[in-house]
Amino acid sequence: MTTATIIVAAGRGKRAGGDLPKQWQMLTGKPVLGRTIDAFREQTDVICVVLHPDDHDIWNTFGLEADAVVNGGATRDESVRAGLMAVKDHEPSKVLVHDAARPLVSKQTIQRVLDALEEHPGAAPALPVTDALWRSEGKAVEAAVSRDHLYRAQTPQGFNYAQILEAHLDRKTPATDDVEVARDAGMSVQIVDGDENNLKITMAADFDRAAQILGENMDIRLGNGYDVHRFGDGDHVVLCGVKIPHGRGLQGHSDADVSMHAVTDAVYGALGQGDIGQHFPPSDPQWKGAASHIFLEHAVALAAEHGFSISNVDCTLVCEYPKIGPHQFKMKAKMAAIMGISSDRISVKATTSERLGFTGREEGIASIATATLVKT
Ligand SMILES: Nc1ccn([C@@H]2O[C@H](COP(=O)(O)OP(=O)(O)OP(=O)(O)O)[C@@H](O)[C@H]2O)c(=O)n1
Ligand SMILES: C[C@](O)(CO)[C@H](O)COP(=O)(O)O
Repeated sequence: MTTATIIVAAGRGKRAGGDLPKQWQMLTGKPVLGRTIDAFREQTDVICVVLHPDDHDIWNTFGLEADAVVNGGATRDESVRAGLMAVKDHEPSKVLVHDAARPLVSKQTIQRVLDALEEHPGAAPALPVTDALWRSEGKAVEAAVSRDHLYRAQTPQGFNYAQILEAHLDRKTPATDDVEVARDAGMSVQIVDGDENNLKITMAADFDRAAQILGENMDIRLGNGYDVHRFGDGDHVVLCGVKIPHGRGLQGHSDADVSMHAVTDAVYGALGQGDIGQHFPPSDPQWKGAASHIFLEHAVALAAEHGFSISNVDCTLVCEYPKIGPHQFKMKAKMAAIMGISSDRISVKATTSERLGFTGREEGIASIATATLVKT
């Protein structure tokens, strides 16, 4: 008995706004769609994600995974139909249809729908309307409307697969959701308890609400890192992975990328997992001259292993020269690529020490960094 889940993610999220459609925007360190997919992993056999044709690059960039990925259509109905067709070869007996825009769906809500499907051809979560309802064409209240027997519909909406496929293929007019399609085709649909937290991200403010809900269970870790490398002979330095021509080089066992080392130690620090020296001992010849991205990649992978994603990194270089400003953009991009986060979550800045101390005397470069890690 195979259960398939179709996650419709082909909308443009116009009401939510932002640089990217809402399903690609970050919600406490993870893209909305990634959270939605993860919510179904344990309770379904097949996950099919329905994407806008323009979104395959961003899907690949985030490295999200599903059993099937298919293009959607201009309306939600069309997208659902594409998903239903795409899972046909898996021969599911039940199918759940879920909005990508509802990333906070709980295991309990999913289970209530699945349990009801044992007895009914259709089942969906909903919440009774509790506020008073009014009708108005403008600002003046024209009539009170009874809230009796009214529900706010949510997803996942679950169905007998063969029946909802037929209902969707026969449908000639638009529908608000799949329950409407099912009902109009004569299928009975059982209401199960919805969940206030299973909100649909629709407007920009819904991101804050969703983040707040996630925040109730959030584990936030802060780490700091500090590193110093002395100048020696050479014609360049490597800072945040960027090679910068300079009259002298930084000395060290590895490539002496002092700022990447500080960031790496900040990540280890947030995890309570020691420092670079512990994971990559300087006494070990295999790390001689090593490119420092190896260390940072290790720290980021360790964070993922512990269930944390990197929320942001702030790194300061202390030096008179080289001047960092002209390279900041490239440095942020390089660090972002290594850490798998967007560059607006990374800050690289610099200060002189007013000619004071070892950095002021241009004997070396120091760097401090802070990293925030989040587990939800
Ligand atoms: N052609 C469409 C339209 C919507 N959806 C999906 O249906 C869900 C619910 O739709 P809605 O919240 O209305 O999303 P958008 O259509 O993206 O939002 P907007 O109307 O603000 O543009 C979303 O996960 C959305 O990606 C879809 O797959 N294909
Ligand atoms: C399916 C749905 O989520 C049920 O609440 C909703 O109808 C889809 O989104 P829209 O905002 O109504 O377009």
